[in-house]
Amino acid sequence: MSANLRPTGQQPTATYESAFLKACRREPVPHTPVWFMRQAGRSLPEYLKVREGIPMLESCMMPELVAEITMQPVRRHHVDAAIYFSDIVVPLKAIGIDLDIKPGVGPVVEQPIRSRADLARLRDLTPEDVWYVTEAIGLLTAELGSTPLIGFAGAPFTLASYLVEGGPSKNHEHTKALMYGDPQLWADLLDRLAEITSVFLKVQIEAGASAVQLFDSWVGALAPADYRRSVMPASSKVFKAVEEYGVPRIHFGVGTGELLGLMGEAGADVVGVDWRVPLDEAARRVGPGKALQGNIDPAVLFSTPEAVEAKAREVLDAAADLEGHVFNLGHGVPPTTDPDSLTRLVEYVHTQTAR
Ligand SMILES: Cc1c2[nH]c(c1CCC(=O)O)Cc1[nH]c(c(CCC(=O)O)c1C)Cc1[nH]c(c(CCC(=O)O)c1C)Cc1[nH]c(c(C)c1CCC(=O)O)C2
Repeated sequence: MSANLRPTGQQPTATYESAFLKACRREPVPHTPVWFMRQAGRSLPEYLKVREGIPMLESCMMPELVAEITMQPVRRHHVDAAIYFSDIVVPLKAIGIDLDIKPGVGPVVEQPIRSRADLARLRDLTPEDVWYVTEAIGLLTAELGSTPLIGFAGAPFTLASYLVEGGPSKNHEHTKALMYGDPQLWADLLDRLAEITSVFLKVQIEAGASAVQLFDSWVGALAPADYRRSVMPASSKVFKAVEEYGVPRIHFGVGTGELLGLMGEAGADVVGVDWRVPLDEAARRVGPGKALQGNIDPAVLFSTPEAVEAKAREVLDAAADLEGHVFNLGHGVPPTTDPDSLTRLVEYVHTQTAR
């Protein structure tokens, strides 16, 4: 452990006792905590205003701007947790990979990584490479008070998918070609990414993040046997690397109904569930000893307030017997969402579950 580690239990008591962290620890809560994946971003006019003229990746390296954008949804929606404003490709950019986030497209990598020689371009990440993260989180913990901050990173498979494909991909052909065709190179690539991701999460926890989420957004493209053999060792390594801090570790992917048990087994304390599997069924698949996070279909937000409430009610009913439940969407907030529908949803969940 490095010298500036904040030992477990040293975070402010009010943060430790927040509804969000209690639910993650499967303790009784005053109300079901709510936050939204991608809550900090394009659905908010105040976000678009402060981001005007600043490219996405540049904005991630500006501590004051990061702190402001992270705070915006907390102020507006009264969510129970903040998520650090950044992107999963930030640590890759920080070690010198030539990539950009193209508006409306996503991360694009200039020279994809497909050979042993390419792998050498993935050097170690140091805390100094991402100094702006430490600085921004310092600003945030001061402003957040008792509201916990969630740090995050992309999981090795999802990062590998962007690096190997060179950009977003529907079927992950190059990624799977490498995974099946050169298992040793694949294992080495995922191991490298696990190292980088572990450092990135440690930096965030040491700076003051009270929980972390590992996004394996695209791993639902794999069958369980392939996940277990070719992905789980690297994801487990990341969870193990941050275990000593004692902060809740959340794991999420889209279309991962068949992988939920394995994703818990990989080392998550909280398993994120998309909208395709009801939470009671998800609990059966994950097994005891884990909290669940989810899982209203983000598309429902475009419907009437009554329809949103009805769907939220369904989610809460399915969650009634869970050991711990963090309310969330089944994936990120769509950019064209009416922010008021999110504010109303937070209020609905809070009032329906107040104990
Ligand atoms: C796969 C993935 C990425 N990034 C992320 C994931 C995993 C989550 C998921 O499954 O959605 C994670 C992410 N990206 C962003 C956050 C910020 C915190 C939050 O509010 O959740 C988080 C947690 C900001 C962002 N990341 C991005 C934006 C939009 C860029 C902008 O506002 O200019 C934001 C706010 C860009 C981005 N970056 C990525 C994509 C697919 C896109 C969208 C491309 C587009 O449609 O424009 C890669």
